[in-house]
Amino acid sequence: MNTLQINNLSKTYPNGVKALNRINLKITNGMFGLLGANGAGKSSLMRTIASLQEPSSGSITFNDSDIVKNPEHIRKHLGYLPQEFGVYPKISAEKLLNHLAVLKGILDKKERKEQVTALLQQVNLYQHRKKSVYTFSGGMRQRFGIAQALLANPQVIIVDEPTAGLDPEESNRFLNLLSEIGENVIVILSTHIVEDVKNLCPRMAILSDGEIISQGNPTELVASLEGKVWTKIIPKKDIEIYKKAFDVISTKLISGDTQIRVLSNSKPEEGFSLITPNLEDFYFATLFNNQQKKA
Ligand SMILES: Nc1ncnc2c1ncn2[C@@H]1O[C@H](COP(=O)(O)OP(=O)(O)OP(=O)(O)O)[C@@H](O)[C@H]1O
Repeated sequence: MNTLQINNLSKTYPNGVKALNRINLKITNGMFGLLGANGAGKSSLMRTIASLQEPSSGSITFNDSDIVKNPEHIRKHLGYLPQEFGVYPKISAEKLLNHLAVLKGILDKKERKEQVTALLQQVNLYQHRKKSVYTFSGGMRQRFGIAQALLANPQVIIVDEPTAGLDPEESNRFLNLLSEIGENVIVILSTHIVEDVKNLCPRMAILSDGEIISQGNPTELVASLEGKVWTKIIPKKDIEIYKKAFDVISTKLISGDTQIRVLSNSKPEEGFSLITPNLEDFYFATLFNNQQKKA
C-alpha cells in the first residue's frame, strides 16, 4: 500500500498570495478526487506534491520518505499530467513518448519500445502513433498525456483538471481510462467538475481558498444531506428574495424559470419538495456553509 501523508501544508507565493493553508490529507491507493473552484489552490497542491515547488511550511511524506528533503524518491515514482502540457514538438507521438521514456530513465531500448507500444495501445492511440501530437484533438492529447504519465510504472499519478475542455464523449473515454489504471497505485484527480469525482473516486476532498473544507467518501458525504435539500421552481426575478429568506445553495435556469435548491431541516415553505441529494448538492452546500462560517 502506498501512502501520501500531508501535514499542515501551507504555500504562500512570493507575491503574497496564500494558495494553501494548513492542508492535512492522507491519501492511499485508489482514486482520490480533489474538487475545488478555479483558484481554490488545486494546482498549487498538485505541483507541491509533485515536488515541482517547495511548501512554505508543513510536510509531505510518500511512503515515509520526506518529499521536500528527498524529492528524487517521489519523482522516481510519479506520473504527472499537468494542466498545461506546454508546446508539443512536431515529431510523431511514438517518437515523443520514446523520448519522454528516456527522460524517465527507461534506458534499455527493447524495454522502452515495449512500454511505448503497450501504452499507446492502452490509451487507444496506437493507430495514430505516426502523427504528431501537435495535430491531435484535445481528447487525444489528454490520452497521450496519460500515456506519458504512466511511463515507468508510477506509484503516484497526478492528473490536474484533465477533462477541462473535452467534449462529453472524450471526457468519458478519458475517465474510463483513468479508472482502469488500477487500484494498486495512488491516482489524484484534481477537477472543478463534480461529475468526474462522483462515479470514480472512493475518496475525495473539497478545497476552497486554500483550505480543505470537507473530505471523505462521496456516497457517505452525500448521505449526510439526506432529508435536508429542498427544491422549488420560482420566477427568475424572485431569486434575491429567496436568497435572503432561505439558505439557497444553488440556482439553475430551467426554460426561463429558476430552480433553486435550499438547505433546511424542515420544509421551508409551501411549494418546496424534498429531493434526494447528489454530490453537486453536497459540494454547493459545503461551499455555502463555509462561506456562512467565514461571514
Ligand atoms: N506561481 C504563482 N505565483 C503567484 N500566485 C500564484 C501562482 N500560482 C498560483 N497562484 C495563485 O494561487 C491561487 C491558487 O491558484 P491555483 O492555480 O493553485 O488554483 P486552482 O485551484 O488550480 O485553479 P485553476 O483551476 O484556475 O487552475 C490563485 O489565487 C492563483 O492566482
